[in-house]
Amino acid sequence: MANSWWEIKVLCDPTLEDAVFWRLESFGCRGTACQIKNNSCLISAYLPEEKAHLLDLAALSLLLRQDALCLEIPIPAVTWDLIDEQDWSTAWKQHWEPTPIGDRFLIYPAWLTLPEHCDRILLRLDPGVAFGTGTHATTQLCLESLEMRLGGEPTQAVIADIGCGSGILSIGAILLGASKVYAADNDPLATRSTKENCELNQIPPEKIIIQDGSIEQIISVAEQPVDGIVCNILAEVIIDLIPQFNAISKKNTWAVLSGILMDQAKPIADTLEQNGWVVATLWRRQEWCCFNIRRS
Ligand SMILES: C[S@@+](CC[C@H](N)C(=O)[O-])C[C@H]1O[C@@H](n2cnc3c(N)ncnc32)[C@H](O)[C@@H]1O
Repeated sequence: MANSWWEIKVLCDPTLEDAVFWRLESFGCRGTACQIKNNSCLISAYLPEEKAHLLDLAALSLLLRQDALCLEIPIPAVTWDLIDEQDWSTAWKQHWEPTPIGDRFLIYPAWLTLPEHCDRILLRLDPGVAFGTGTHATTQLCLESLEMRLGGEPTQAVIADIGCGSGILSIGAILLGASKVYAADNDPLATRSTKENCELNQIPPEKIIIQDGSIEQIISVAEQPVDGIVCNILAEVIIDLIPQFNAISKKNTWAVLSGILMDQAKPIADTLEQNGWVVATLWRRQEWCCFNIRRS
């Protein structure tokens, strides 16, 4: 079958949801979606066929079983199937519905008809294979932090979005009033998705400058230090990026760091301190935390 994808389904106790998302993301899955059904959670995730063999899938299933045993909750049912690319895109789209986030946003799937009236900011998305539908706690924490930092009125604020994925945070920042965003991702499929979603939200290209790569690319193209940084990647990656934040920052730059599990918070806090950053607030959702930081 040309362009086949694994469709992995995990039916689990809701308390295992975060661990399952984490495992699936580390496994390389894209387009993860979750439905609550009769007090259980059905998580569907998709992965290109060539990225995993049957044995890898069996190992994933074992890890999920161990996670459940450690938490003393029922063992999840894990199934997988090969589907073709077209089925993949329709399959996961069926699970994804408009998602309100924070006080302001409604994340709105690109293929649905727009509502006639809405008192929220509509952020339209077709993430394709990129991460960032707004259903994950780490993205939600970032958008809520952006709501707190950017009041919703046009400002001169310039933001860097490192690991932009679908572009959800970059677009959210512009819709909240930022004047410009530098967005970078080291996955070319993600930068393509960011570009498409900017067009979908009618954001002019000069407002979101999209770069293939990481913070180095932002350092080389930014005309001035930024006012804010958002970075929702895994803790291991963020630790390596922190020493470079100063190269795009000024005295009062703030940053929002997410994608960090609670038990990874201490090494992140230590690295921030060593590099001259102060933790203003630490927000928590499920097992995830989000650092709101500023220069000391
Ligand atoms: C968890 S997703 C976040 C997507 C989106 N910003 C959100 O909040 O939903 C992390 C993204 O970071 C990208 N990434 C991973 N390591 C990176 C690095 N060192 N530099 C830039 N992007 C990176 C991945 O390709 C992925 O698109």
